[in-house]
Amino acid sequence: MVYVPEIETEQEYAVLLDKVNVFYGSYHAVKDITIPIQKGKITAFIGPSGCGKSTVLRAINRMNDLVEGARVTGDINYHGKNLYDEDVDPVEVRRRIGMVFQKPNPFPKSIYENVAYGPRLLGVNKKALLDEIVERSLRGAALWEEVKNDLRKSGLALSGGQQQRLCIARTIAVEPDIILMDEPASALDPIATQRIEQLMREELSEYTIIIVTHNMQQAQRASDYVAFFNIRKNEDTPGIENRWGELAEFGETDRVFNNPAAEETAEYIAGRFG
Ligand SMILES: Nc1ncnc2c1ncn2[C@@H]1O[C@H](COP(=O)(O)OP(=O)(O)OP(=O)(O)O)[C@@H](O)[C@H]1O
Repeated sequence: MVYVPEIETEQEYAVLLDKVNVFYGSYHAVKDITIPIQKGKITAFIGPSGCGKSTVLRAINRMNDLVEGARVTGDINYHGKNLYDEDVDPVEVRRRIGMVFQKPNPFPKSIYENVAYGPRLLGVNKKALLDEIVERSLRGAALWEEVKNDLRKSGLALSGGQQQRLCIARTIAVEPDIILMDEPASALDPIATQRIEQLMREELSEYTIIIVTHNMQQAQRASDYVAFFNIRKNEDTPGIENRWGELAEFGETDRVFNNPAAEETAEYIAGRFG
């Protein structure tokens, strides 16, 4: 059974995925994904390895454009516009829909320059304004107090958890309205993980966040909505191309975890596969 969320056209979504398909060359990796991403809320993408969570996440800010042979069909509606329309600038899409990766990836530059980099590219040159943006972004990423006296230190000299918060500061410095996070805490220890989850709930509470996670406790603690993806197989055709990802269930986190509509969701969250 595939769960198809009901879409109320009156409601304003941060982004509305409507029958989204992603191909890598001839391989149809994910099929007909429909998810209404709620504004100002945290949505977790969960599901077994290879079901297409990262593929769909990357489709939302056109990161798949950078993957050779990748192609997206369907509608990813953002402010009334399909992000894949010809007149949409992918660079502008990535400014408005920022991304934080699994492995913290600060630039080999100072803490200050890591955060100032994006605003500078957008033409902000005045030092006073850059200083203000750097401070605001570092505060927004719950890092300011730890680094305010060391802004000239290399971003690479920070701990893994601090580096990830620096990457979050870098993302919010260009004022996106959606933040995509691809397993942002999977390389971090439990305390650093807890800080990221707390940050999502507190400093970043105004943002729409989509997080890919393998950690069921994290999805349950940190998200408002859950999209559970699963792998479908066509047993008649041999080879990798007979497997693809589909959305199995979407809904409020408490409801999905406590009263899943699909048997496969119940099995996955109980740890019976994946
Ligand atoms: N660049 C690529 N080229 C070809 N196939 C790809 C590429 N990236 C992903 N795939 C395939 O697309 C499918 C979905 O992969 P994806 O990484 O999105 O899944 P996932 O659910 O995020 O997995 P994981 O939890 O292991 O990160 C898989 O079959 C994968 O092998």
